[in-house]
Amino acid sequence: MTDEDRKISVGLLTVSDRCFQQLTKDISGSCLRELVDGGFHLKAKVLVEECVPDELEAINTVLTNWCDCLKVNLIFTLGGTGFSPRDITPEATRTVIEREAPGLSLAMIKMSLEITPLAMLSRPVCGIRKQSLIINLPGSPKAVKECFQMIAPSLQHAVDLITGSKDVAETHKIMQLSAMQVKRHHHSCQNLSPGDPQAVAFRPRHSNFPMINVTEAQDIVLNHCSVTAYETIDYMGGVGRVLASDIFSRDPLPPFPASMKDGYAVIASDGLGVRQVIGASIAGSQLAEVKIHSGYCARISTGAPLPPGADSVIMVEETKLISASEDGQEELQVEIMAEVQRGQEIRSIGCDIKEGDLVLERGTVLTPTDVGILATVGQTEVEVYALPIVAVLSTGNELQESKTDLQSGRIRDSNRPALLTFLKQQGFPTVDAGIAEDHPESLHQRINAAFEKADVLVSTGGVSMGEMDLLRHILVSRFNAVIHFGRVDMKPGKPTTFASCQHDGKTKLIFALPGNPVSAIVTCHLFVIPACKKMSGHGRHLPIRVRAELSNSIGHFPLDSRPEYHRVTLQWHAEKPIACAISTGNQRSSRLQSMSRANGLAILPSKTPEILTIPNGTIVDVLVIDMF
Ligand SMILES: Nc1nc2c(c(=O)[nH]1)N[C@H]1C(S)=C(S)[C@@H](COP(=O)(O)OP(=O)(O)OC[C@H]3O[C@@H](n4cnc5c(N)ncnc54)[C@H](O)[C@@H]3O)O[C@H]1N2
Ligand code: MOO
Ligand SMILES: [Mg+2]
Repeated sequence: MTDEDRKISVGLLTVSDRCFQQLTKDISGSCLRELVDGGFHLKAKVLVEECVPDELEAINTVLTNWCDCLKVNLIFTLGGTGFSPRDITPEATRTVIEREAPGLSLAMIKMSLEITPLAMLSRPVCGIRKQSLIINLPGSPKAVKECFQMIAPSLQHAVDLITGSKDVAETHKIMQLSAMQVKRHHHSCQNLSPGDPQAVAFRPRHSNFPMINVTEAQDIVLNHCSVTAYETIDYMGGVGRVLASDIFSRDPLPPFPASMKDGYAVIASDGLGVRQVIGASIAGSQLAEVKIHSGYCARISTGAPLPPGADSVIMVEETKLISASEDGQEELQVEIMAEVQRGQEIRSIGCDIKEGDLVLERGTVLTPTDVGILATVGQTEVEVYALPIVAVLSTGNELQESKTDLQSGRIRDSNRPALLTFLKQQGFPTVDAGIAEDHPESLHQRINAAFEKADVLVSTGGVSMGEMDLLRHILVSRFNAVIHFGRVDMKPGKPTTFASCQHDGKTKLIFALPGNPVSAIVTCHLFVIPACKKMSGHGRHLPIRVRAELSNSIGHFPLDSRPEYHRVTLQWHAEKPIACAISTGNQRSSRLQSMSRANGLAILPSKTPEILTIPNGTIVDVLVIDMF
């Protein structure tokens, strides 16, 4: 059985006359699908989706079919739970269920009442038919999200119990422990004593978040990123920015027929022999008045306009002086020593850039050369995609500012300086969000302040299994965030968490990275930078992959149970067709030196019972990173 098969099957039934008649879009349905797919507390996949009008018969038919024929584990109805005459979902649900589950309805109403008294007017019914659990959710996307997040932690266990796939006593124990953990986090983290039901002993002993692989995690991140705005900037600040509109040339280049060499402007058909020199065309000077007739020539410099009458240029090296003025200031006669082709050494008007040419396409990441092109065509202001503003927050009671002398039990915060400068180096505007203590109020206040100024929040620490790892809980409970993933199958970086929320009507993305310094930088490379690049209009987001030959001093690489992003220095040798990936040594996630000289992350497979190490010389994929 694959992980995919093991997932809970979910049915989403939207009950709405207006959606059914396609007078309005089913936003709640999409919102719930996203939550289910995001894996919040639930390994689930949406199996069926349907929309019916507010009709008892129609609702009954779909629910019965999903329970009895498709055997869907978990069915959510959306809408039709209010007081208006057409609201009939609870009544229809009652005709289908065999056993009512009022606890779920109560939990949703209780939580909703804390948000709005209008929750009194909601009548959700939840219950069980055969092996299916049916849950009535309200109709509005906001309420759907709130109710789902409230009950989601219990649903996996509920389905296990209904389907008999877990021992009942064991399941109850787990449910009780996770409920206590949620409750414990609602209180301040102080005054916990042994025997207290909110004490540390009752923390969960496994992570609720499904472990997803790096590619899946990157897909989820990139699917949540889009360009949001454009801005007009001065071209001199344009390097690294992505053009939001095409750039056309206003004039031809060169704007006049120009010489490509220093020499003489001549008439090709005059052939070899002596010419009278009758003036000069020097770059930057006004077009020469002189007209070149047969038997005459003019001195000309590279880039200067061709005088009228002449049709070619011959290099000074291919001529001989015949006579000059007495003071040597004027050449009077020269001899042409080589054959001249008509048009030779001349750039015709517009031969480099024609008037109206598309010189830079929308989507181009501007380089210094492109700034030169912009200058050439006189485009000194350009429309580019706006950059996301990224706030960087460190969390942890043990942290102190790097400038200060170490106090007992403390360490200096290295993540914030490293990530702030990394993001700046990559061209993104940053906000220093400081250090938050491992305390709900401190985290709330710092995160809130960061959201005021930034589009993206990058935090480090507080996302693993420790009793002080509160970050995800604060994001969900205080900011109504949706956690899209909370565990990634990678070393380093396992507890990497990605979430989003609405703040003052704007979407905020949150990367809650692990606290270990190397884990923070590696996951910044793999998730944060790609996201910021996509948000700023870049077409290519992920690090480039090359193949390289592994090498280290011990002759083999011990494999981990997770795929490892082993820090290496990539070297290219002229005699070898493939790059060499040299390990940076001990790969402990706290050892920043393993990252500081790395320009590549070699992707090592996870170990199997048969394969525990891979030898030097193995060729693997390496992600090219560039920190310096
Ligand atoms: N029981 C388990 N424990 C841990 C697991 C696990 O799966 N089960 N995962 C381990 C892994 S992997 C990682 S990575 C870390 C992640 O921990 P957190 O994200 O919760 O981070 P903290 O616990 O706050 O700190 C971890 C480590 O990093 C140091 N740190 C934190 N912030 C900074 C900073 N700004 N500058 C310098 N150093 C920092 C901190 O002092 C800790 O030593 O969890 C494992 N545990
Ligand atoms: O995944 Mo943690 O990031 O090994 O150190
Ligand atoms: Mg921790």
